[in-house]
Amino acid sequence: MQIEVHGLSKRYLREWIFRDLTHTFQPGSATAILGPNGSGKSTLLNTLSGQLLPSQGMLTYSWQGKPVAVDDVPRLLAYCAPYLEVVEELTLTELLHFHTRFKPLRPGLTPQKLIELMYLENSRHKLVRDFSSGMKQRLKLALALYADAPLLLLDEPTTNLDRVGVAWYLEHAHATIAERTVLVSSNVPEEYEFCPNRLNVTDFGARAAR
Ligand SMILES: Nc1ncnc2c1ncn2[C@@H]1O[C@H](COP(=O)(O)OP(=O)(O)OP(=O)(O)O)[C@@H](O)[C@H]1O
Repeated sequence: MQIEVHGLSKRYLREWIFRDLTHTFQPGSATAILGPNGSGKSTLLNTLSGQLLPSQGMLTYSWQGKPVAVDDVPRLLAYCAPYLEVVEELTLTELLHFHTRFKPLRPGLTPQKLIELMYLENSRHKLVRDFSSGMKQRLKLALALYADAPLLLLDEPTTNLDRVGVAWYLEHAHATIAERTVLVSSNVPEEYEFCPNRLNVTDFGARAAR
């Protein structure tokens, strides 16, 4: 998906979080959104994906050469973030069947195969609420990485992952990013090492200009 951004600005009450971002996110590109805590990375991701209204500026989406209305972006979006939860009252198998009804997996991939890719075979009948924090993060990442969606947003993707989990994330990120528009919000270099493009929020952050 292509996202064209012109003069994008966001403020909460009287506080400008970022101002005047003009940029084009191309299909097949991976971009790291960088900046210290509180600089506006998550706010930018949520604004770019149409989930937050910008205070100023314009966003234009297109996919496969056709314009996409902002209301249709969620259908084309896969998003993993600490503030987005999965339904925890279901077992892993139940959750995958439920979730993939409205967010299908890549062609040819089944919930059973996804469980194997996550190495969670022994937990297929366990309630998600009883997963460890690292298991939950692996599940949330897998649902985003393996969704059939051209726009992939990852906010702090290695949250709660141990060394093995980080290696798993990098392997599966490499396997799934081709041809997608990928944005990774992060402060941890290893989690965005595969992103050739870098955008530092403080370069257009309102606070940096004060
Ligand atoms: N709903 C809101 N209302 C008011 N201010 C908000 C709201 N959401 C975020 N902010 C403010 O916007 C600023 C940027 O927050 P944001 O979460 O985007 O930063 P971040 O770079 O993602 O931070 P972190 O690295 O800590 O996750 C912060 O000052 C935060 O308090």
